[in-house]
Amino acid sequence: MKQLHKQSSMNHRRDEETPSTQTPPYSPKSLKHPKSIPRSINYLFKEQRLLFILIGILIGSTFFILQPSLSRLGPTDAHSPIRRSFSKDNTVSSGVSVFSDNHDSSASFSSGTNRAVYGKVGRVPVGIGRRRMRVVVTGGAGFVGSHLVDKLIARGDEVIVLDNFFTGRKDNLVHLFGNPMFELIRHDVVEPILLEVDQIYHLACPASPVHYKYNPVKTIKTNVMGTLNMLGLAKRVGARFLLTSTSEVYGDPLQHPQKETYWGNVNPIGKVASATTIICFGCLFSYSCRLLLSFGLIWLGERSCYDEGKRTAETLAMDYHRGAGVEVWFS
Ligand SMILES: O=c1ccn([C@@H]2O[C@H](COP(=O)(O)OP(=O)(O)O[C@H]3OC[C@@H](O)[C@H](O)[C@H]3O)[C@@H](O)[C@H]2O)c(=O)[nH]1
Repeated sequence: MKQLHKQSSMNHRRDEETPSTQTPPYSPKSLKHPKSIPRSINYLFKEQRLLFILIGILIGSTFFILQPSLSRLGPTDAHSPIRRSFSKDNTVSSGVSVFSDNHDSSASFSSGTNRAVYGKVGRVPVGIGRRRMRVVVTGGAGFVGSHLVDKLIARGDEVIVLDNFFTGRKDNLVHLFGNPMFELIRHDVVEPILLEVDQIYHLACPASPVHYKYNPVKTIKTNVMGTLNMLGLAKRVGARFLLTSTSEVYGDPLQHPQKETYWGNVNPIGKVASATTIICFGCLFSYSCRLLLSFGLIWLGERSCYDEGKRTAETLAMDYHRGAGVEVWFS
Protein backbone atom coordinates (compact mmCIF):
# COMPACT_ATOMS: atom_id res chain seq x y z
CA MET A 1 0.00 0.00 0.00
CA LYS A 2 2.80 2.32 0.95
CA GLN A 3 4.55 1.67 -2.31
CA LEU A 4 1.42 2.35 -4.33
CA HIS A 5 0.86 5.60 -2.51
CA LYS A 6 4.45 6.60 -3.18
CA GLN A 7 4.12 5.86 -6.88
CA SER A 8 0.91 7.82 -7.29
CA SER A 9 2.45 10.83 -5.55
CA MET A 10 5.47 10.60 -7.88
CA ASN A 11 3.20 10.54 -10.89
CA HIS A 12 1.40 13.55 -9.55
CA ARG A 13 4.67 15.43 -9.19
CA ARG A 14 5.78 14.47 -12.73
CA ASP A 15 2.50 15.85 -14.07
CA GLU A 16 3.17 19.11 -12.42
CA GLU A 17 6.70 19.32 -13.82
CA THR A 18 5.92 18.63 -17.48
CA PRO A 19 4.87 21.66 -19.46
CA SER A 20 1.31 21.47 -20.64
CA THR A 21 1.18 19.99 -24.16
CA GLN A 22 -2.61 19.68 -24.31
CA THR A 23 -4.35 21.16 -27.38
CA PRO A 24 -6.29 24.30 -26.77
CA PRO A 25 -10.04 23.87 -26.40
CA TYR A 26 -12.04 23.61 -29.65
CA SER A 27 -13.03 26.84 -31.23
CA PRO A 28 -15.16 27.01 -34.42
CA LYS A 29 -13.29 27.97 -37.59
CA SER A 30 -13.77 31.58 -38.34
CA LEU A 31 -15.80 32.28 -41.46
CA LYS A 32 -13.97 33.42 -44.56
CA HIS A 33 -13.46 37.00 -44.92
CA PRO A 34 -16.45 38.50 -46.76
CA LYS A 35 -13.96 40.12 -49.10
CA SER A 36 -12.80 36.68 -50.45
CA ILE A 37 -15.70 36.39 -53.03
CA PRO A 38 -14.94 39.57 -54.91
CA ARG A 39 -11.27 38.61 -54.66
CA SER A 40 -11.95 35.23 -56.41
CA ILE A 41 -13.98 36.96 -59.14
CA ASN A 42 -11.11 39.33 -59.57
CA TYR A 43 -8.73 36.36 -59.87
CA LEU A 44 -10.92 34.83 -62.63
CA PHE A 45 -10.90 37.97 -64.72
CA LYS A 46 -7.15 38.44 -64.45
CA GLU A 47 -4.86 37.14 -67.22
CA GLN A 48 -7.82 35.99 -69.39
CA ARG A 49 -8.47 33.01 -67.15
CA LEU A 50 -12.22 33.13 -67.77
CA LEU A 51 -11.65 33.06 -71.51
CA PHE A 52 -9.57 29.89 -71.23
CA ILE A 53 -12.22 28.23 -69.05
CA LEU A 54 -14.94 29.07 -71.58
CA ILE A 55 -12.87 27.71 -74.47
CA GLY A 56 -12.30 24.48 -72.50
CA ILE A 57 -16.02 24.08 -71.85
CA LEU A 58 -16.76 24.71 -75.52
CA ILE A 59 -14.26 22.07 -76.73
CA GLY A 60 -15.52 19.56 -74.17
CA SER A 61 -19.18 19.99 -75.08
CA THR A 62 -18.44 19.84 -78.84
CA PHE A 63 -16.68 16.50 -78.32
CA PHE A 64 -19.52 15.01 -76.27
CA ILE A 65 -22.16 16.24 -78.74
CA LEU A 66 -20.31 14.79 -81.76
CA GLN A 67 -19.23 11.54 -80.10
CA PRO A 68 -22.52 9.55 -80.48
CA SER A 69 -22.79 10.41 -84.16
CA LEU A 70 -19.15 9.37 -84.73
CA SER A 71 -19.68 5.99 -83.08
CA ARG A 72 -22.75 5.40 -85.27
CA LEU A 73 -20.46 5.42 -88.32
CA GLY A 74 -19.39 1.95 -87.28
CA PRO A 75 -19.91 -1.44 -88.83
CA THR A 76 -23.69 -1.26 -88.83
CA ASP A 77 -23.63 1.68 -91.19
CA ALA A 78 -25.36 0.72 -94.41
CA HIS A 79 -22.64 2.21 -96.62
CA SER A 80 -19.78 0.84 -94.64
CA PRO A 81 -17.64 -1.79 -96.37
CA ILE A 82 -17.67 -3.77 -93.14
CA ARG A 83 -20.41 -6.40 -92.95
CA ARG A 84 -22.18 -8.14 -90.12
CA SER A 85 -23.03 -11.30 -91.88
CA PHE A 86 -22.07 -14.84 -92.50
CA SER A 87 -21.01 -14.16 -96.04
CA LYS A 88 -19.12 -16.01 -98.75
CA ASP A 89 -16.21 -13.60 -98.28
CA ASN A 90 -15.51 -15.31 -95.01
CA THR A 91 -15.58 -18.80 -96.42
CA VAL A 92 -12.51 -20.87 -95.74
CA SER A 93 -11.21 -22.69 -98.79
CA SER A 94 -12.82 -25.95 -97.78
CA GLY A 95 -16.28 -24.70 -96.99
CA VAL A 96 -16.66 -23.49 -93.40
CA SER A 97 -17.42 -19.82 -92.88
CA VAL A 98 -16.44 -17.73 -89.90
CA PHE A 99 -18.82 -15.58 -87.90
CA SER A 100 -18.09 -12.03 -88.91
CA ASP A 101 -18.43 -9.20 -86.43
CA ASN A 102 -17.44 -5.98 -88.15
CA HIS A 103 -14.22 -7.07 -89.73
CA ASP A 104 -12.78 -5.88 -92.96
CA SER A 105 -14.21 -7.77 -95.91
CA SER A 106 -11.02 -7.10 -97.84
CA ALA A 107 -9.28 -9.53 -95.56
CA SER A 108 -10.32 -12.60 -97.48
CA PHE A 109 -8.59 -15.85 -96.65
CA SER A 110 -6.29 -18.02 -98.64
CA SER A 111 -5.30 -21.12 -96.79
CA GLY A 112 -2.02 -21.66 -98.64
CA THR A 113 -0.34 -18.39 -97.73
CA ASN A 114 -1.67 -17.86 -94.25
CA ARG A 115 -0.41 -20.87 -92.37
CA ALA A 116 2.62 -19.32 -90.77
CA VAL A 117 1.49 -15.71 -90.67
CA TYR A 118 -0.26 -14.30 -87.61
CA GLY A 119 -2.55 -11.35 -88.24
CA LYS A 120 -1.05 -10.34 -91.59
CA VAL A 121 -4.14 -10.52 -93.75
CA GLY A 122 -5.28 -7.54 -95.78
CA ARG A 123 -3.94 -4.01 -95.60
CA VAL A 124 -5.35 -3.15 -92.22
CA PRO A 125 -4.81 -5.54 -89.30
CA VAL A 126 -8.10 -7.36 -89.15
CA GLY A 127 -8.29 -7.26 -85.36
CA ILE A 128 -8.62 -3.48 -85.26
CA GLY A 129 -12.04 -2.13 -84.42
CA ARG A 130 -13.53 -5.31 -83.04
CA ARG A 131 -13.56 -7.06 -79.74
CA ARG A 132 -11.29 -10.09 -79.54
CA MET A 133 -13.34 -13.28 -79.47
CA ARG A 134 -12.66 -16.44 -77.52
CA VAL A 135 -13.49 -19.23 -79.91
CA VAL A 136 -13.56 -22.99 -79.51
CA VAL A 137 -13.11 -25.20 -82.56
CA THR A 138 -13.93 -28.88 -82.06
CA GLY A 139 -12.16 -31.12 -84.58
CA GLY A 140 -9.71 -28.27 -85.14
CA ALA A 141 -6.83 -30.64 -85.87
CA GLY A 142 -8.58 -31.96 -88.98
CA PHE A 143 -8.36 -30.72 -92.55
CA VAL A 144 -11.18 -28.17 -92.50
CA GLY A 145 -10.72 -27.35 -88.82
CA SER A 146 -7.03 -26.46 -89.05
CA HIS A 147 -7.66 -24.02 -91.90
CA LEU A 148 -10.49 -22.48 -89.95
CA VAL A 149 -8.20 -22.07 -86.92
CA ASP A 150 -5.65 -20.26 -89.11
CA LYS A 151 -8.32 -17.89 -90.30
CA LEU A 152 -9.54 -17.17 -86.79
CA ILE A 153 -6.03 -16.56 -85.45
CA ALA A 154 -5.31 -14.26 -88.39
CA ARG A 155 -8.51 -12.39 -87.53
CA GLY A 156 -7.13 -11.74 -84.05
CA ASP A 157 -9.23 -14.23 -82.08
CA GLU A 158 -8.17 -16.43 -79.22
CA VAL A 159 -8.69 -20.03 -80.31
CA ILE A 160 -9.08 -23.19 -78.26
CA VAL A 161 -9.02 -26.44 -80.23
CA LEU A 162 -10.70 -29.55 -78.84
CA ASP A 163 -9.78 -32.74 -80.65
CA ASN A 164 -9.37 -36.41 -79.79
CA PHE A 165 -7.02 -36.91 -82.77
CA PHE A 166 -9.12 -39.74 -84.20
CA THR A 167 -8.31 -38.55 -87.70
CA GLY A 168 -6.80 -35.14 -87.00
CA ARG A 169 -3.07 -34.50 -86.64
CA LYS A 170 -1.04 -32.17 -84.46
CA ASP A 171 1.08 -31.47 -87.55
CA ASN A 172 -1.84 -29.46 -88.94
CA LEU A 173 -1.50 -27.03 -86.03
CA VAL A 174 2.19 -27.24 -85.21
CA HIS A 175 2.88 -23.80 -86.71
CA LEU A 176 0.61 -22.31 -84.03
CA PHE A 177 2.34 -23.90 -81.04
CA GLY A 178 3.84 -21.12 -78.98
CA ASN A 179 1.31 -18.60 -80.20
CA PRO A 180 -0.27 -17.10 -77.07
CA MET A 181 -3.60 -16.86 -78.88
CA PHE A 182 -3.75 -20.59 -79.43
CA GLU A 183 -4.52 -23.52 -77.15
CA LEU A 184 -4.86 -27.21 -77.97
CA ILE A 185 -6.76 -29.59 -75.70
CA ARG A 186 -7.01 -33.34 -76.27
CA HIS A 187 -10.66 -33.87 -75.54
CA ASP A 188 -13.44 -36.10 -76.82
CA VAL A 189 -16.58 -34.07 -77.34
CA VAL A 190 -18.78 -36.90 -76.07
CA GLU A 191 -17.60 -35.76 -72.64
CA PRO A 192 -18.87 -32.39 -71.37
CA ILE A 193 -16.45 -29.51 -70.95
CA LEU A 194 -16.88 -26.04 -69.49
CA LEU A 195 -15.12 -23.14 -71.18
CA GLU A 196 -15.82 -19.42 -71.26
CA VAL A 197 -16.14 -18.70 -74.97
CA ASP A 198 -18.00 -16.40 -77.36
CA GLN A 199 -18.25 -18.71 -80.35
CA ILE A 200 -18.27 -22.47 -80.91
CA TYR A 201 -17.40 -24.09 -84.24
CA HIS A 202 -18.41 -27.71 -83.94
CA LEU A 203 -16.57 -29.84 -86.50
CA ALA A 204 -15.52 -32.90 -84.51
CA CYS A 205 -16.69 -35.98 -86.37
CA PRO A 206 -15.14 -38.77 -88.42
CA ALA A 207 -15.67 -37.41 -91.90
CA SER A 208 -14.75 -40.07 -94.45
CA PRO A 209 -16.60 -43.36 -94.97
CA VAL A 210 -13.60 -45.44 -93.95
CA HIS A 211 -13.41 -43.62 -90.64
CA TYR A 212 -17.07 -43.25 -89.77
CA LYS A 213 -17.84 -46.85 -90.65
CA TYR A 214 -14.88 -48.04 -88.53
CA ASN A 215 -17.02 -47.65 -85.41
CA PRO A 216 -20.58 -46.63 -86.40
CA VAL A 217 -21.83 -46.46 -82.82
CA LYS A 218 -19.01 -44.11 -81.86
CA THR A 219 -19.73 -42.01 -84.95
CA ILE A 220 -23.37 -41.44 -84.08
CA LYS A 221 -22.44 -40.94 -80.43
CA THR A 222 -19.97 -38.23 -81.41
CA ASN A 223 -22.60 -36.54 -83.52
CA VAL A 224 -25.42 -36.72 -81.02
CA MET A 225 -23.70 -36.47 -77.63
CA GLY A 226 -20.90 -34.27 -78.90
CA THR A 227 -23.37 -31.82 -80.41
CA LEU A 228 -25.53 -31.92 -77.27
CA ASN A 229 -22.52 -31.09 -75.12
CA MET A 230 -21.44 -28.24 -77.34
CA LEU A 231 -24.98 -26.84 -77.58
CA GLY A 232 -25.27 -27.09 -73.80
CA LEU A 233 -22.05 -25.10 -73.49
CA ALA A 234 -23.32 -22.51 -75.99
CA LYS A 235 -26.52 -22.13 -73.97
CA ARG A 236 -24.68 -21.83 -70.66
CA VAL A 237 -22.19 -19.20 -71.76
CA GLY A 238 -24.36 -17.48 -74.39
CA ALA A 239 -22.06 -18.37 -77.27
CA ARG A 240 -22.88 -18.51 -80.97
CA PHE A 241 -22.82 -22.02 -82.38
CA LEU A 242 -21.90 -23.30 -85.83
CA LEU A 243 -22.44 -26.90 -86.89
CA THR A 244 -20.62 -28.33 -89.88
CA SER A 245 -23.23 -30.54 -91.44
CA THR A 246 -23.31 -32.38 -94.74
CA SER A 247 -25.46 -32.70 -97.84
CA GLU A 248 -25.71 -36.36 -96.81
CA VAL A 249 -28.53 -35.40 -94.45
CA TYR A 250 -30.71 -35.43 -97.59
CA GLY A 251 -29.67 -38.98 -98.43
CA ASP A 252 -29.61 -40.09 -102.05
CA PRO A 253 -31.24 -37.14 -103.74
CA LEU A 254 -33.99 -37.80 -106.25
CA GLN A 255 -33.75 -34.27 -107.65
CA HIS A 256 -30.82 -32.62 -109.41
CA PRO A 257 -30.22 -29.87 -108.60
CA GLN A 258 -32.05 -29.84 -105.30
CA LYS A 259 -34.28 -26.93 -104.36
CA GLU A 260 -34.52 -25.39 -100.92
CA THR A 261 -37.90 -27.10 -100.54
CA TYR A 262 -36.49 -30.58 -101.17
CA TRP A 263 -36.20 -32.62 -97.98
CA GLY A 264 -34.41 -35.67 -99.27
CA ASN A 265 -34.59 -39.39 -99.72
CA VAL A 266 -33.15 -40.84 -96.58
CA ASN A 267 -32.48 -44.29 -95.24
CA PRO A 268 -32.02 -44.54 -91.48
CA ILE A 269 -30.99 -48.22 -91.44
CA GLY A 270 -28.30 -48.19 -94.09
CA LYS A 271 -27.39 -46.60 -97.35
CA VAL A 272 -26.15 -47.41 -100.83
CA ALA A 273 -24.67 -44.52 -102.75
CA SER A 274 -25.11 -44.91 -106.45
CA ALA A 275 -25.66 -41.38 -107.70
CA THR A 276 -22.04 -40.27 -107.31
CA THR A 277 -20.77 -43.32 -109.15
CA ILE A 278 -23.06 -42.74 -112.14
CA ILE A 279 -22.04 -39.10 -112.42
CA CYS A 280 -18.37 -40.07 -112.41
CA PHE A 281 -18.78 -42.63 -115.20
CA GLY A 282 -19.61 -39.70 -117.47
CA CYS A 283 -16.07 -38.30 -117.21
CA LEU A 284 -13.81 -41.30 -116.70
CA PHE A 285 -10.95 -39.79 -118.68
CA SER A 286 -10.39 -36.85 -116.38
CA TYR A 287 -7.90 -37.62 -113.64
CA SER A 288 -9.82 -35.77 -110.96
CA CYS A 289 -13.02 -37.56 -111.89
CA ARG A 290 -11.36 -40.94 -111.55
CA LEU A 291 -10.57 -39.94 -107.99
CA LEU A 292 -14.20 -39.12 -107.50
CA LEU A 293 -15.20 -42.50 -108.92
CA SER A 294 -13.07 -44.35 -106.37
CA PHE A 295 -14.50 -42.13 -103.68
CA GLY A 296 -18.01 -42.96 -104.91
CA LEU A 297 -17.27 -46.66 -104.80
CA ILE A 298 -16.04 -46.43 -101.22
CA TRP A 299 -19.33 -44.84 -100.36
CA LEU A 300 -21.23 -48.00 -101.22
CA GLY A 301 -22.58 -49.58 -98.08
CA GLU A 302 -24.16 -48.51 -94.79
CA ARG A 303 -23.33 -45.06 -93.65
CA SER A 304 -26.48 -43.99 -91.84
CA CYS A 305 -24.38 -43.54 -88.66
CA TYR A 306 -22.94 -40.44 -90.30
CA ASP A 307 -26.01 -39.21 -92.20
CA GLU A 308 -28.45 -39.74 -89.34
CA GLY A 309 -25.95 -38.45 -86.82
CA LYS A 310 -25.55 -35.19 -88.69
CA ARG A 311 -29.31 -34.93 -89.23
CA THR A 312 -29.93 -35.38 -85.50
CA ALA A 313 -27.26 -32.79 -84.82
CA GLU A 314 -29.13 -30.32 -87.05
CA THR A 315 -32.39 -31.08 -85.25
CA LEU A 316 -30.74 -30.58 -81.87
CA ALA A 317 -29.27 -27.27 -82.98
CA MET A 318 -32.66 -26.00 -84.16
CA ASP A 319 -34.32 -27.15 -80.93
CA TYR A 320 -31.72 -25.31 -78.85
CA HIS A 321 -32.33 -22.28 -81.01
CA ARG A 322 -36.11 -22.37 -80.63
CA GLY A 323 -36.17 -23.57 -77.04
CA ALA A 324 -33.18 -21.82 -75.49
CA GLY A 325 -32.50 -18.95 -77.85
CA VAL A 326 -29.05 -20.20 -78.86
CA GLU A 327 -27.83 -18.55 -82.07
CA VAL A 328 -27.08 -21.42 -84.44
CA TRP A 329 -25.55 -21.57 -87.89
CA PHE A 330 -25.06 -24.43 -90.31
CA SER A 331 -22.36 -25.04 -92.83
O1 LIG B 1 -14.89 -38.28 -82.11
C1 LIG B 1 -14.21 -37.54 -82.80
C2 LIG B 1 -13.97 -37.75 -84.17
C3 LIG B 1 -13.18 -36.88 -84.88
N1 LIG B 1 -12.63 -35.82 -84.25
C4 LIG B 1 -11.77 -34.91 -84.99
O2 LIG B 1 -12.54 -34.23 -85.98
C5 LIG B 1 -11.67 -33.86 -87.04
C6 LIG B 1 -12.28 -34.22 -88.38
O3 LIG B 1 -11.43 -33.76 -89.37
P1 LIG B 1 -11.06 -34.59 -90.71
O4 LIG B 1 -9.82 -34.05 -91.26
O5 LIG B 1 -11.14 -36.05 -90.43
O6 LIG B 1 -12.26 -34.29 -91.66
P2 LIG B 1 -12.74 -32.91 -92.32
O7 LIG B 1 -11.93 -31.77 -91.84
O8 LIG B 1 -12.85 -33.11 -93.79
O9 LIG B 1 -14.22 -32.83 -91.71
C7 LIG B 1 -15.00 -31.68 -91.73
O10 LIG B 1 -15.88 -31.68 -92.83
C8 LIG B 1 -16.90 -32.68 -92.82
C9 LIG B 1 -17.72 -32.61 -91.59
O11 LIG B 1 -18.63 -33.68 -91.53
C10 LIG B 1 -16.86 -32.66 -90.36
O12 LIG B 1 -17.68 -32.48 -89.23
C11 LIG B 1 -15.80 -31.62 -90.42
O13 LIG B 1 -14.90 -31.76 -89.35
C12 LIG B 1 -10.34 -34.56 -86.79
O14 LIG B 1 -9.40 -33.66 -86.28
C13 LIG B 1 -10.68 -35.61 -85.75
O15 LIG B 1 -9.59 -35.98 -84.95
C14 LIG B 1 -12.84 -35.59 -82.90
O16 LIG B 1 -12.32 -34.63 -82.35
N2 LIG B 1 -13.63 -36.43 -82.22
